[in-house]
Amino acid sequence: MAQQEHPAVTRFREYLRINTMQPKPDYQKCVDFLAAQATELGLAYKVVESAPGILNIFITLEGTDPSLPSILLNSHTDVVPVFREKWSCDPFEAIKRDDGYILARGAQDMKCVGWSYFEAIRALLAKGWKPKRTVHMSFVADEEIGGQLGMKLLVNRQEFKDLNVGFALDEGIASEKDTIRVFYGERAPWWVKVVSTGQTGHGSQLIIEDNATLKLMKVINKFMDYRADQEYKLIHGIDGRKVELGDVNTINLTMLNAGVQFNVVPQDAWAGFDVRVSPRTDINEFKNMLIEMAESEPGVKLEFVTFFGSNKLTPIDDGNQWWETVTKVAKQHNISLEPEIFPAATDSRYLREIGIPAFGISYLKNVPILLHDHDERIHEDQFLEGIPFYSNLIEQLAEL
Ligand SMILES: CSCC[C@H](NC=O)C(=O)O
Ligand SMILES: [Zn+2]
Ligand SMILES: [Zn+2]
Repeated sequence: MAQQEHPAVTRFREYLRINTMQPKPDYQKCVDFLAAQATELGLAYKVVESAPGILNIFITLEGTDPSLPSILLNSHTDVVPVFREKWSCDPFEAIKRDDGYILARGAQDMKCVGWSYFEAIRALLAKGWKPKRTVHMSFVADEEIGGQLGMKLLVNRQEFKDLNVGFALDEGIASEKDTIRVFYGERAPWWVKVVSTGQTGHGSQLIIEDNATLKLMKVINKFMDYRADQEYKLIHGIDGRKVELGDVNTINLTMLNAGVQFNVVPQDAWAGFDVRVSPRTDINEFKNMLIEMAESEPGVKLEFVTFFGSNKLTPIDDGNQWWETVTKVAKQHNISLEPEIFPAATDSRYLREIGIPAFGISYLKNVPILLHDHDERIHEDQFLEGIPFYSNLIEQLAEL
């Protein structure tokens, strides 16, 4: 006879079945589900609409000393689109294969984390636990497209200020090794457009002086030289020290546009870049360097489509109580931690920007990294293994 499924896994799969895929996430269904689950646990909640139709929910377990800054367990509810034909199953059915893997969009990024918080709180409540600090779970919208209508607005809302957050947990990335990665900072994400204008004319002519595409290509080449230099550092290390992606800056050419007809020299040309700036780099110096590289060409302008001007790190030295607690709990669970800088962007950057210390941890080890990938999955045993880790962590963080 087939073994009965653990009820935590059943609930997790229910959460995975809610289609919160960008660009049309069903936020209503999502917050209704979370509100019902909160009510079942006797927890108070507040739904906050950060922008029209952008629904977020805060779920609260009040501490015995509510005057202390609280612990925030943050997760985002939206997920990225899928290439349906590349999946072996419906990404919103959350099927469980015979080998125990649950396949769904959001299985790793990051409904597993949000749901682990929920099950951890459930387990703590079941043993009659009352935290000293208030613990909030925030399930927020819009992260996958930059959080401009989600966390960016939320942190300025009175409802958020009322949470009085002192420390936050958020998402990490899976590890292919037997380690849990802890992200204590991230690179500032910029989307940059370089726009070049010049002289138009007949495509048969050699317009040399003021040629929009030629000038754009010069800028692209300068950017690519910088990119190559960073790539070298990533491969060979800096001053004999091994570095990770989060320690270097990256520039990727992600968009290119010019031209109206084959025999017309374009008057305008532009290129779009995804730029990530490491906290190891002075953000203003880097910004000026990019502008200088682009705008030293006449008629070329650099525009920021998105700009984030801060990449604060959460301290991980001895004496930092949050870090000490994370390391202590990891030891108790025989887990080795790898502190790192997040190569991409999460909502944690909005928290760190306003001075809230935050760590990004997803309890996913010895697994392929499948965020944003086809057949995203997590093994049910691994999901279950994470719950006592999170409950122990939450319990000890809330006692500080
Ligand atoms: C400019 S904000 C972009 C946020 C996005 N976050 C997840 O993938 C990222 O590309 O890192
Ligand atoms: Zn995510
Ligand atoms: Zn993501």
